[in-house]
Amino acid sequence: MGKIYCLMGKSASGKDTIYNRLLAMEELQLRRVVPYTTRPIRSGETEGESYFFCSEERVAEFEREGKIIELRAYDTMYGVWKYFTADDGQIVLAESDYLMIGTLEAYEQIRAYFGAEHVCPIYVEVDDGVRLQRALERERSQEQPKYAEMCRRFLADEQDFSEENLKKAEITKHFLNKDLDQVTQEIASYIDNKY
Ligand SMILES: Nc1ncnc2c1ncn2[C@@H]1O[C@H](COP(=O)(O)OP(=O)(O)OP(=O)(O)O)[C@@H](O)[C@H]1O
Ligand SMILES: Nc1nc2c(ncn2[C@@H]2O[C@H](COP(=O)(O)O)[C@@H](O)[C@H]2O)c(=O)[nH]1
Repeated sequence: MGKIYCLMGKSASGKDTIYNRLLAMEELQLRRVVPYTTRPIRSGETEGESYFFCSEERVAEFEREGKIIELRAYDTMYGVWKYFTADDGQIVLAESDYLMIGTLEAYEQIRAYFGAEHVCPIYVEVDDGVRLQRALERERSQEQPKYAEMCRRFLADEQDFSEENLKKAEITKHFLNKDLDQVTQEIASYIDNKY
């Protein structure tokens, strides 16, 4: 049976970047799990790549069908944005290993849904000052930078990824994203050894 590797970390810790690098490593044979969100698409994003962008009506439909594995709702500067993983046929553990990006909450719910033996956490961290700088540079490059939302996320992450919450989720291993090549290789070796 396959495993689901759940890549987690605070905002701008490098999850998307590392995720794409790991998926590109053919030897790992990882399949992506694309989550859904109701947040507006950002410039540079493509439908079905990082997310399936959907309406509130679509969320309600998934709910009626009992197909929501886990859902998070955040009261952002622009209203409530939902993020969720759906039982839409993407995950077949008998066939493959999977890589997904999540939060601590998502990881815990996915672990409860598929069983702890099938779900492996990969927690990425970066020094806060460096992370804020990377977040700001990324935001500046957007057509319409959302600085207030960036700050909200930075502060929310402090709570959501507190030492206490990491401990509660039994996450002890941290991968430091200082050098992208190095951290990607460390995670790839970790996955390759089938943790
Ligand atoms: N090791 C690194 N060195 C320099 N820049 C990096 C490194 N890792 C990631 N970055 C850059 O930092 C920014 C944030 O990375 P990325 O978007 O992958 O983070 P994320 O964790 O997916 O963020 P979010 O959760 O907010 O979407 C990007 O502009 C990315 O290119
Ligand atoms: N822990 C928190 N996670 C949040 C919050 N707002 C959004 N998110 C999560 O971040 C990722 C990436 O979001 P993106 O919009 O940058 O693609 C996603 O998984 C959300 O669940 C928050 O306030 N706290």
